[in-house]
Amino acid sequence: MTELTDITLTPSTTPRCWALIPCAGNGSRAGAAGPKQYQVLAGQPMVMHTLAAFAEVPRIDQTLVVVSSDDAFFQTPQWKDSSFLIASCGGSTRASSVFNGLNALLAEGAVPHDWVLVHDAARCLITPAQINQLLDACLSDEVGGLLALPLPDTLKSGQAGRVASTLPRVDKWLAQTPQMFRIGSLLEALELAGDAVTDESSAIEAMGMAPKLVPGSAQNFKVTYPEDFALAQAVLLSRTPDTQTRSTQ
Ligand SMILES: Nc1ccn([C@@H]2O[C@H](COP(=O)(O)OP(=O)(O)OP(=O)(O)O)[C@@H](O)[C@H]2O)c(=O)n1
Ligand SMILES: C[C@](O)(CO)[C@H](O)COP(=O)(O)O
Repeated sequence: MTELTDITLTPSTTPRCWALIPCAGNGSRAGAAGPKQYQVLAGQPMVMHTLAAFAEVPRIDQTLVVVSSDDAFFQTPQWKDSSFLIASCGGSTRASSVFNGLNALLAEGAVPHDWVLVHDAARCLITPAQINQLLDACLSDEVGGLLALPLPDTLKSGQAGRVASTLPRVDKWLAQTPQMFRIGSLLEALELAGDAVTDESSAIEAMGMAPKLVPGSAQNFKVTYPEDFALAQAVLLSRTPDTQTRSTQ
């Protein structure tokens, strides 16, 4: 007969942590010649900086990158890399790319109880230290959570180019990624929420749950508009190998 202690100590019951990188967008607002995630910044395509940060976090068991079906970037000899998985199942929206990627993770051996950290390829300034902060805050949480930034500016609502009102900002946060949830819960939430949600947390919230807000960094911005490339590159160049090493400690 199996003792209760045998069950709780069985290593196979420990949830694994996967990273899922949606990388199937067009970057239409960025105005670049091709998808923004492949623009070279500080000597590397943007997504390679993103992947390097996750590779430095030992608690991440495996990383899966979701690309469009016609995307050959990771098949070229220069960028082929067996240290992460590629799934050519990108959808027409970010939510569908994530949903398809979650199913690809299950096909790779993930189980619904495992954690997944969903992170935009276009947030190439994420650091191992920030990923570790999210893991530390959420691994023992019932729901999971996300990196987010308390709103730093005064908040206005506008109408026809003029201020309609000034809104209270005391409880307002800017949602970032990674966003960390159980794979099974997130799949169910996205299936119910559909394509309209712009982040994973929205889908989980629609299920009646309250994800944890984990304070992030202003440097973890999403490259969205043309001027963001220069800013992201400047930050990357300011991180010497020495500061990179210290940020993981
Ligand atoms: N159908 C989509 C749309 C977006 N993404 C990914 O989701 C992240 C955040 O999306 P966003 O910044 O909106 O990227 P794009 O959709 O590429 O940009 P835009 O909205 O300006 O076209 C990016 O890493 C992007 O590659 C995705 O995997 N699949
Ligand atoms: C997930 C996200 O990065 C949170 O801020 C963001 O919502 C994705 O950007 P999109 O432009 O809405 O796809």
